[in-house]
Amino acid sequence: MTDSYASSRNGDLSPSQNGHAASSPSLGPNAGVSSVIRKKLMGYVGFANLPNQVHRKSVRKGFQFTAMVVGESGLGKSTLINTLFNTTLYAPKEPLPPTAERPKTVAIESIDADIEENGVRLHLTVVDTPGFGDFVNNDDSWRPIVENIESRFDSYLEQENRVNRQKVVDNRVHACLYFIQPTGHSLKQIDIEFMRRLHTKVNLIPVIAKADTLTDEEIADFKNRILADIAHHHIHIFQAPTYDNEDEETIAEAEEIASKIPFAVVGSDKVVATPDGREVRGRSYPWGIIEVDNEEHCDFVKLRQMLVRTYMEELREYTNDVLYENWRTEKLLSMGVAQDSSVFKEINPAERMQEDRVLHEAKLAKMEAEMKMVFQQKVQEKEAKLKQSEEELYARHKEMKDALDKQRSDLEEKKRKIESGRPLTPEKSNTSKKNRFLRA
Ligand SMILES: Nc1nc2c(ncn2[C@@H]2O[C@H](COP(=O)(O)OP(=O)(O)OP(=O)(O)O)[C@@H](O)[C@H]2O)c(=O)[nH]1
Repeated sequence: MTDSYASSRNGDLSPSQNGHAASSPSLGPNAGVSSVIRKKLMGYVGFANLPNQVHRKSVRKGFQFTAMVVGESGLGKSTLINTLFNTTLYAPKEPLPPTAERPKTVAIESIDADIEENGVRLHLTVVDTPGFGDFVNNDDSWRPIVENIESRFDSYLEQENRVNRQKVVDNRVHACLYFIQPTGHSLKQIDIEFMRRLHTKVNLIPVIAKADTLTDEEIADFKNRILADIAHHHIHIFQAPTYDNEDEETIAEAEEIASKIPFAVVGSDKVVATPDGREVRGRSYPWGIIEVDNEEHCDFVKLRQMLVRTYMEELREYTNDVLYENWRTEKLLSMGVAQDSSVFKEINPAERMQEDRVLHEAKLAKMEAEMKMVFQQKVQEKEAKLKQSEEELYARHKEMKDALDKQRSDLEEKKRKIESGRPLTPEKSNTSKKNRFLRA
């Protein structure tokens, strides 16, 4: 925290300290240049406590994580899960008697467990896939697994679409540990087919099972061949993400984890005593002890770091934001519901400016067109009014002219009659009688 924080911890932000000061008129030669305003806090606001709030809430609610394990039978899946979460999720198995009927398809089994470490609860679901790769024909071994992952997406989508979304249970698979047989050669067809079918639906984490059966050189060569196969088939495996603003230590840690993929692991939930008197989780051999938690011996620690300690939240986030979102879009499209992808599109500032400019120009053009339309409408109205009054004037003029014409023709008729000496109208003949009487 800065000195200013320490010196005025109980002080409130004064008006000139709350960010407005940066827009004062005396900004100097750079005034007008838009820049990010970086301000030092002059007092304690309280948002530094946000991580604690999240922590408290999360601890109260607990965490939920679903991991899937896939690999041929006997590759040490149950042992590794027990070792990873330091619990006996899977009890030791009795070998199947030779007469027992073998399952004919891949089964999907899940185990739930609530585990607690330092007061933090984790609700863990492990989805096991017994039978994978165990048949004469394993062409479709991936199919029930894809169907299971998709049905979990379906169930989440159905919950999202409910009116009451208060209690959405997230059963989606957040990570899939794919166990590769330690052949020392390269990936088998079944491995490639599985990863190709699954990599867009789940976070794939490939592990080389029972790495204690290979020498260090064999492991290094095997890893290179596996990575080459993965790249060749354009398979996307989960990578530890790094962010620009992270410190060097975190970036180095992410790089180290990434350098170990595919993790060469050894599993054991047994504690053995080392010759120097330590008690470790490991496997004891006539020539020595393989320690599970020793980074010199295997990549178990790095796998645990990726899956549990550092990137569990990233795995959940990637599942939700990318894998589920892509599946959901495809599903809705197949149902004829189109999604406005521009809402989710990330664009760079130059593209955004260009887009804003185009939108602004379109807005101006629309305004201009509207103004033109209103103007034309007004002119038309005025013209119609003028035409109407012109017609009225013309009609009045015609009326008056007709009246005058009639008056004139009447007068001319009178004049003609007077001049021709013809008796006038009866009224007028009375007058002439009167005149004659007066003359007499
Ligand atoms: N050498 C060696 N053996 C291991 C390792 N992990 C487990 N085993 C042994 O391999 C055998 C099978 O282990 P499981 O954990 O039951 O294997 P799984 O893959 O769960 O087997 P299924 O349930 O049949 O699919 C057991 O005897 C384990 O002790 C390992 O890292 N190295």
